[in-house]
Amino acid sequence: MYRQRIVAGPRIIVALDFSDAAEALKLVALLDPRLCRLKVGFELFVRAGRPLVDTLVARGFDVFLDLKFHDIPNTVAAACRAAAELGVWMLNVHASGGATMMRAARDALMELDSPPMLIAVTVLTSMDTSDLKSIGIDRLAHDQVVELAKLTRSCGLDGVVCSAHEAELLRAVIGEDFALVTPGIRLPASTGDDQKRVLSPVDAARAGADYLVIGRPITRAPDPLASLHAIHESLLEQA
Ligand SMILES: O=C(O)c1cc(=O)[nH]c(=O)n1[C@@H]1O[C@H](COP(=O)(O)O)[C@@H](O)[C@H]1O
Repeated sequence: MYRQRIVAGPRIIVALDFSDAAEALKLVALLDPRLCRLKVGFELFVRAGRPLVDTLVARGFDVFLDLKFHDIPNTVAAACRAAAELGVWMLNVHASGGATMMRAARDALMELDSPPMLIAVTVLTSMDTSDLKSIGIDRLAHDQVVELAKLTRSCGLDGVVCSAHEAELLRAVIGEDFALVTPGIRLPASTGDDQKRVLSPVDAARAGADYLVIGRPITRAPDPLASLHAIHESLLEQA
């Protein structure tokens, strides 16, 4: 695919990690598609599925369907095709599923008239080098991220999910036409929760992240819209 980096439009992707559609839609009613895109992950999709995605798309939001597919190539390709039918803007797979799996996913989407962006998760932002060691990967987390990002690019995907800590290094190694999508974003005053490789929104953008996936710092803030606006403004000032 190798689309050009799409940085037009909002760079903030709000992670709708809610347990049901009503709760998610309560927050969405406050949001504006000109200010943010939305991410629907496992819990919400399992509970609310297609009707919710249809509603979000109908309200004009770009939806990142974050189901992190990781299975045999044929299964992943079919799942990507099915997900694309929902009219979502972005889909993801795990890069550790390997080259054959990623190419199968890409090929399935390339048959479509207007395919969603396809990106791959490198090393989860909740993991660090010691977590990698515990699953038999004896390498620094950022080296593993670079390796998987190079593999992802060579398979023709549009970008990767990584920590903003790796964004600068990845930009240097991978070049410009490759989207870097970074979760693990935390405001200077907030806690990391279960995230280990975190960075502030402005630092992430400075490091070269294209899209910032932000959940709890917005969704669990006392005033989510104010938090979104503050982050949005800080990114504009930095640009
Ligand atoms: O693929 C993702 O979106 C993802 C990858 C990753 O490495 N780390 C990560 O946190 N995420 C997602 O990004 C969101 C982060 O949420 P907060 O930690 O609440 O900001 C969650 O929905 C995660 O599922």
